[in-house]
Amino acid sequence: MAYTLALWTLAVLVDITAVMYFDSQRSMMILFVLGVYAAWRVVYQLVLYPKYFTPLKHLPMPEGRAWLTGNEKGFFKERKWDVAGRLYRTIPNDGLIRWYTALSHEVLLVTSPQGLSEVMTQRVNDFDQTPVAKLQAERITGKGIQFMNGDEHKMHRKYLAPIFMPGHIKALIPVFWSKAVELVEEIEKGLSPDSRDDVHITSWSVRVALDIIGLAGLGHDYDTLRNPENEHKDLTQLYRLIMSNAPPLKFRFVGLLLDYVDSKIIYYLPEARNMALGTAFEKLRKLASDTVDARQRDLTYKDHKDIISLTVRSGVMTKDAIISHVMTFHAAGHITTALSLDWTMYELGKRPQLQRRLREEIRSQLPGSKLHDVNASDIEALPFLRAVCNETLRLYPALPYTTRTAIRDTSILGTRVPKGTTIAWCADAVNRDEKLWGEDASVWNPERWMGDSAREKTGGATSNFAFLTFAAGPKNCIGQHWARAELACLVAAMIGRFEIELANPDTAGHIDPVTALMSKEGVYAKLRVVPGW
Ligand code: HEM
Repeated sequence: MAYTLALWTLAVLVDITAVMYFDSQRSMMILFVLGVYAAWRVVYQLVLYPKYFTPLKHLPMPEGRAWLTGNEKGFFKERKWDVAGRLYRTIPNDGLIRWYTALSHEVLLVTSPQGLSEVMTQRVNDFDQTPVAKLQAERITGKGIQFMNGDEHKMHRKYLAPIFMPGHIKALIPVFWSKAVELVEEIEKGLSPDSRDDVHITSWSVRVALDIIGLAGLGHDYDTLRNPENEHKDLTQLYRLIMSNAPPLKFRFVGLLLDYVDSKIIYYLPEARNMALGTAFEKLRKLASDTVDARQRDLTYKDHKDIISLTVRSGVMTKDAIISHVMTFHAAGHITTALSLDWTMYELGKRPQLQRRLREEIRSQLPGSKLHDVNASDIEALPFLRAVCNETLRLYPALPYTTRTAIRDTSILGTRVPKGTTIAWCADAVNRDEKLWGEDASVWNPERWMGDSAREKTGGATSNFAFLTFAAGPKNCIGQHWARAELACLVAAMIGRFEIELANPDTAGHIDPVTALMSKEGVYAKLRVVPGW
């Protein structure tokens, strides 16, 4: 990237010098040479490299690559994970597929468990976030842990680890549960007696997940469930702005040029949504900074086990690094879980019988008198609840497609992968692979997680790399046990209290064309309180 940028800068400088210092004939000559160079670069990138020069030439690839749109069906017509999923299912391969995105950008799709294991564990340090992913996420979180590598990454993970230990997650269950109870009580307040009003589940999911990350993760109750209009309403609105509305077409075209120019240029493009996002990120940073200040002023913070206390106590982190951790936990820890709650309500909202079965299990284990007093063993004793949550996490991975850039020459499955190669894996495709999950892999079926203890753990999948919702290896989701426990509490409270009927069954499943697996209009449901709990 830097090399390409340097070349272009040099070309422009030579160009200006030519016009300023040489007579017109020589200037024309220099301009002509530069024009030829630019044309050569374009022809090389779009035509010659993929056909003749790529070192990945021997790998299988789909038929019919177009120079401008690669193997996609037109510019921005398909989501990346849909293309990757299509190739995953249709191109015979031994673990690697080569394909081309718009402007013939080469991507190496890793498909086999062995290949995934190499990329996510054995050679994890040979790969880093891509410039585009950095551009999208670094703006939201600052330089959070997900952008760190090697020893730096290990050290930050070590300092954050105590909050994600099983013992601490167990201790957090009553906190998750208190917010789950608050959620159902607040929703119930808005239902008129005997009516079956449509409730926008998504806006509740986002708020409850944000409150939980604040209370359990940062030691600060944002209280957006009870007071959606309070001073923290900015937080939910800002994340909605970030997560919704795919960038307009012109902006996405500029994104395609990131192979040729420094990606940070995007920050400064005078485009309305881009400017709004820029302001949103500044506000998020300010809010995170205020949260850190407030926590540091609280003299009791030294006794707490929350992200701010842990990072401050480490004594080695700058305030900037702590703010980035806070922003990372805001972003990584609430939208993902909120989406999982949405999709669980979506699937259960279509299946009254399964809902009844789940409600019976919940009510038998958590009788009404215990509504305000639930602990980890209560939640652990609900196998069908666990199966329902696992199945949603499998079929709806919040981050369905992941890319990385090779930061040094390396190899995958014995194939040489040069520095700078973009590699990808598709959790959405792997999690639905019939070879790994059986013929009903694309069906939401919690039953696959029921039975003996092996099935409860694996869902019957035949590989450790069959379930990629939380990725794998040293850079997997540090919050996965937290997310599972939180989701279980929220689903238990919702289904325990309400009968849920999907209000927008034909459209709730339409996905927003952004990076997360998110319903475009959100999930709406008709809710009825089921008496007796
Ligand atoms: C259903 C909910 C969640 C899903 C599906 C999810 C998914 C993921 C995935 C796939 C990654 C790896 C990203 C990559 O390799 O590029 C990741 C990383 C991460 N997640 Fe989660 N996540 C969830 C919930 C949470 C929660 C609740 C927290 C915190 C409380 C959290 C914190 C993080 C952090 C800090 C990282 C970066 C880890 C590192 O680089 O070492 N996540 N998550």
